[in-house]
Amino acid sequence: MDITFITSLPVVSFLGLALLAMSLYWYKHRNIPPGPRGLPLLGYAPFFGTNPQDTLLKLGEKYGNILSIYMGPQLTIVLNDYEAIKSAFTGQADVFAGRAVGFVFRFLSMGDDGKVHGITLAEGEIWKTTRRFMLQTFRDLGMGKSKLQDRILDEAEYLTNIFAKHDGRPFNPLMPIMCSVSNVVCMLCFGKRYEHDDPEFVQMLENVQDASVYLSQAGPLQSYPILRFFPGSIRTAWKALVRIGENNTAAMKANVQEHRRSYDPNETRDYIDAVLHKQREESESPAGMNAAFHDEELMRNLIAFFGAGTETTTMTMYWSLLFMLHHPEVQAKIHAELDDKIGAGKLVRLEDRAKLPYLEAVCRETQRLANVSPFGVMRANTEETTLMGYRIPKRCFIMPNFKSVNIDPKLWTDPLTFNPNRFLDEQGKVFEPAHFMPFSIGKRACVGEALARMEIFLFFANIMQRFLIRPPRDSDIPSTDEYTTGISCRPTEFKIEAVPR
Ligand code: HEM
Repeated sequence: MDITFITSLPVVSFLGLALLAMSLYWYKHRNIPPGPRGLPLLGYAPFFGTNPQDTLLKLGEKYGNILSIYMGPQLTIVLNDYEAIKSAFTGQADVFAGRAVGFVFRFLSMGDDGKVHGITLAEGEIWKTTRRFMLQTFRDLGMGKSKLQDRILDEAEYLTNIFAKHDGRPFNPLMPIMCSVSNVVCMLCFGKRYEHDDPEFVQMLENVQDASVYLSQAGPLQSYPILRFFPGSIRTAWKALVRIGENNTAAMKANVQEHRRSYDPNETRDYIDAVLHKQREESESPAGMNAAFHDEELMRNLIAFFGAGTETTTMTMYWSLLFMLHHPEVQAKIHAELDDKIGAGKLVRLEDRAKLPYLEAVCRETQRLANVSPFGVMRANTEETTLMGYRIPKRCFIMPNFKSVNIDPKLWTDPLTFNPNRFLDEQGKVFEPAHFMPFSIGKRACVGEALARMEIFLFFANIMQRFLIRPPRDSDIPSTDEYTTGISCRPTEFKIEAVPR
């Protein structure tokens, strides 16, 4: 046999394989959105930094309003402006209504039966039934209406009394706000409010905060679960998340059991009762119980409400006070409006909303500039499609960068300036442009929006009604450009002085 042929065989085979790999790569990536390649195996994830929303904004300058990156082996499409998000989430609402399920989220949503449960990651019929039921139940329990407001007002009063106890001395308002906000969700979901120093409650809230941090540290595990076996920070984050998951499940199980013991078919105290009614009703039907109402679903949904309802609304409130420290002129206008339209010493109620357009505008401007939920919950496209002229292969992770909308100079004049007037029309009435979307848009937009809006208004208005919020005289306050992003975007912690008015 010809010796040259034998020696060249491996070379030819290698070239053939390389050509095949390149063809496959080209075929898989044909006409997908442009983007940086990142590192082999790791993709672009190592370059995200502490605030990925800003990193992605910079990438947008080079690659445009829709780009692709790899997070580990996972192809991810970043929607980096209003047009891109709108085209996907409302233009092709069904296709983009899937959820991105990485390893860590799958683990945290796993029931005792080893299957994924809960609205956050659900798709298809279970998701549709759960969502419909949730929105209806929240409406029945008073979400978005005045029925729930007395409970929120009780919490607001409790919170402002804590502020008052500091007697104008500096304190960090984060934990008191978190306890009060969380109590609203707890009352709605399991009919229970906790004292702010209740050790069980404190532990649950620590879990919420830790989860936000650990989830971002555990990011690489989403793509490479094997990393949890290697010593280091990723393993530490994993262990913490396992513990948090167990604690959450145990707490929710106890709540459901307690409701079963005190169950009254003629009373709907909260979300758990509403599901127990449904379970009873459906177990008597010939078709049997819809899977959307099984205990495992209930448990995961309670955990989702507790986490999502606590962290995001708390952070919005915390940011609102930081903005007040930086903008005394805005606070003076709020106080003038309250004094003129409500009068000293009175609780501010939902019915007062129309009389307080400036305060309402401040709530919206806070949400716009705080970007509390910069990516929401990542979506997935359930089938291959074309978006903005690019091919999007089936089941990509879809990452909307809401900050790209919130500070787009094409949409907002002078977008980095805190200016509540942008939410007022010529008659001085509150005006929300379609591109204001702190709760996202489309079929999977936040189910807690009505509740969150109620809370933000009532808590903020009643804090402003009772206090002047000012920076402590002996310490600096952080700039609004100092923040870190986990599940939510948190400002650097700060203290305030709450001076009674
Ligand atoms: C200021 C407060 C809040 C903000 C900024 C916020 C924001 C968001 C965003 C951006 C999403 C992702 C939507 C999407 O995929 O397009 C979401 C989903 C969700 N939120 Fe909220 N949220 C807030 C409060 C709440 C509250 C109070 C609750 C419940 C009590 C809640 C429960 C949920 C749930 C269950 C989902 C998943 C919905 C689904 O997958 O169908 N959120 N939220």
